[in-house]
Amino acid sequence: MPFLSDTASAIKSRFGFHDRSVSESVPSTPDLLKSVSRDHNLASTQSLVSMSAARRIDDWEDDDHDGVTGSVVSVPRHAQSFELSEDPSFWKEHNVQVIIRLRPLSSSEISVQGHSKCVRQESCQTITWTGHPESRFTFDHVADETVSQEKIFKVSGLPMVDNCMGGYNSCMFAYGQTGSGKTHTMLGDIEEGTRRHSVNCGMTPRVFEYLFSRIQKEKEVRKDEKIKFTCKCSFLEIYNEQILDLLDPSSTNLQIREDVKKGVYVENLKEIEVASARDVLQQLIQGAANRKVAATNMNRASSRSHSVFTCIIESKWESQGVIHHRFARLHLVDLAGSERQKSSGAEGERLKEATNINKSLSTLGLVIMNLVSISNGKAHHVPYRDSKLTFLLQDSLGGNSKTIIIANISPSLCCSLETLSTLKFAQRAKFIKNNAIVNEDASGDVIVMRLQIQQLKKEVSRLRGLVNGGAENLDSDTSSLSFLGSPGIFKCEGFHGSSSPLMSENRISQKKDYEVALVGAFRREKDMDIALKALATENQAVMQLAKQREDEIKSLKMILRFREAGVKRLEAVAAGKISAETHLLKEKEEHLKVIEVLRTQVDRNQEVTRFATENLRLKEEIRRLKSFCEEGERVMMNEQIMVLQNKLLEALDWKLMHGSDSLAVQKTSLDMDTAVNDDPPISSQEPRTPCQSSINEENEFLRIQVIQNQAEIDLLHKKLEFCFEEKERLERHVNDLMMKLEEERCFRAINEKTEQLELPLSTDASVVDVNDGMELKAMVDAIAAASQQEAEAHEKAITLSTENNELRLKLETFIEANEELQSNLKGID
Ligand SMILES: Nc1ncnc2c1ncn2[C@@H]1O[C@H](COP(=O)(O)OP(=O)(O)OP(=O)(O)O)[C@@H](O)[C@H]1O
Repeated sequence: MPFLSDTASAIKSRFGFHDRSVSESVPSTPDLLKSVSRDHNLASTQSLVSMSAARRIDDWEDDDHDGVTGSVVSVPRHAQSFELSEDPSFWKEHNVQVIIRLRPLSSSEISVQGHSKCVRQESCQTITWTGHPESRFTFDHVADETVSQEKIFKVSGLPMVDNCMGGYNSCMFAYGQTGSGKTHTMLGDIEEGTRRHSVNCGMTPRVFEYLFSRIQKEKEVRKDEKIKFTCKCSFLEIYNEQILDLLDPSSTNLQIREDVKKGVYVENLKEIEVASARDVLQQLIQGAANRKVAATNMNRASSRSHSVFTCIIESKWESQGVIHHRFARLHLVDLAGSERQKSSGAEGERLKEATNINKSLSTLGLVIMNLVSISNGKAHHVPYRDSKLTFLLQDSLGGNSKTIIIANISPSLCCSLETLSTLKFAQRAKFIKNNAIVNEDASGDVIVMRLQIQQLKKEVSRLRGLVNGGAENLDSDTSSLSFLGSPGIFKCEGFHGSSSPLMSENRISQKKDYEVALVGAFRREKDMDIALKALATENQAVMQLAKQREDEIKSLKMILRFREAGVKRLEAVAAGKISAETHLLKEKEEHLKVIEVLRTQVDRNQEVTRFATENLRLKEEIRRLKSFCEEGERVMMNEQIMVLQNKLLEALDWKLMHGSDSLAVQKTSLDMDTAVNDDPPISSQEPRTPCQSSINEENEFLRIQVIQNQAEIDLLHKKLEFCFEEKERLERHVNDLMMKLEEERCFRAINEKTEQLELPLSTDASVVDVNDGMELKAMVDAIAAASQQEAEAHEKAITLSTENNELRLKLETFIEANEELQSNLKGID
């Protein structure tokens, strides 16, 4: 049952293909080659409708251009077929693969244009567009029309499934203009129910056939790990920027959501669990039927919508007690035709349709262009959200995915420009850089972790030996190292054999792998050790507590027993069975025992107190350490500040020294300049050289210094004046005091003389004596105070004059420095 919509069939017949079997309509390459000579005559007589100039038969023979600008014709005279080679190591280092697939010419194209093509394949990776100017393109693979569906699958589909099984998200796009072979590549002919593929069976059925065969094998090989797989499929179509569920056509206009856990997903999209390739085919056919129904209702063709078939593959297994969970998302995308939609004349639905197709494909182109810019180090916003297609597939474009782009092209001359545009698109896509990672989780319990630690320890010592010992430690060419908790198995290639640069590169990258693994293993081991120690301490504490509780219960039981015995004894005493003395003796005995028990409890309480004290001591220790740390930091910072200050001073000194040097140098060079040529000096408007600007800076610095010095000198002047004034004031004061003292002395001498004369005459001599004595005492005191003041004033005057001298000296130094600086400045100006 061919998987083609009616409209698509119409397009195919327009291009001269028959739906049933392409092998019938398109001759195989040998046939094609054989028919070339036959068609030459035909071609020579036919005018090429879409071309500006017709070619003569000689042109076919020469495989030349006919000289007419813009015409693109080539003849596969020595048509060569290039074998596609599978490269299993490709995906180890790459996350994006671009393949060009060339479809054969259709019979109608041949009948109109003969075997002329717009492209020429150069190798299995290179293709040349033979238009004007000729353009050469290189891709990961170029598949010509002879490459079978199976080969294409082996080159791209098979490793893609392997990647999915390894936990990598994968995506395959088919891009190209309508009728270029996208659906043929992605689906081809699917026949439900048959076990074997037909020759034209496309990628999707082959992918799922292989996927389920791999799942089966894994299940068999990893029986012990109880591996389980779950596969869920969904199928959607994006038409007019609306998402339609092809497995449930009642759900239209579905919305794309983003979630931290799920990533990007379509809300309410039906997901069906599938267990075999046949289940998948059923879903594909049902989806295709729904597409067909919708197409008739909405009057559209497959080339106007994008279809996305998604399968989520989840696996769970247990290894050494750890549960592993791995998942991968596989997208198979058949894009709408990339040809420019002719909106001219289109209106209503058609216009909307054309705009939306253009929108999603142009956004796709823009996304790719921006991703290329990003990979070139130019930061750009990637407009994923500008179209449903790019939003949904954002992981596949520059994200966590391994992506294959199959760019389908038509060799027909009438499709020349579209082919060139597809080649350019594919060329850009080659530069996309994805970042695919294995989607895997692992979880387990403590005992298992403990086991893991032991094993990791062994692994670590083995790896240590490997890294240190190198090749000698390896006894076989290839050995596998499995790291628990790590996604897979590290394959270690042997160190024997030839040592090509590639080998040494591999070795380096292997060594890096080991180092990374070792670091990881060490880290995990350390974490586990810490966790284990914490658990052990906790365990010990809990056990101790339990024992304590047990002891407490025991002693309480004992006390209870004593109480009961005491009660019984008292009853016996009351009944007269035993004497009160006996009871009291017994009671005393029991009391002693209880005291003993309580003492142990108190002792235990003492233990608690000891713990509390210990706790306090530790707290104090922490506080001390903290403050020590903080203080230490402060000391360190102070030291740093001092160092910086010293450095600053050194720098300033250096600047001052070199400032004068550079000024001298500049002056000399300026003198020399004026001596050699009488050019006017450089004006301030002229651009300054770095040297000049540094001299100017120095100048400015010196000018500021001069200003500062001047200010300091002024201050010192003022201080000096003040000192002079003070000195004068004090001198005046001293003179006054001296005068007073002199007066006092005179007065005293006069008084003494008068006393000697008047003493015998006075009758109230005793009264006069007393008064005079008091006055004299007061005068002596005043004289003593005056001399004291005089001495102080002298001292102050001496200090001030010393200070004055010092200031004068300082001032002189400053004046000298100032004069020197000013003369320097004048020299610069
Ligand atoms: N490599 C090929 N070998 C043989 N036949 C091919 C090849 N590629 C395409 N064809 C044939 O070309 C015709 C058009 O191809 P197909 O329908 O896959 O184009 P398409 O790009 O999907 O177009 P549309 O975008 O309109 O859906 C089909 O009949 C298909 O069988």
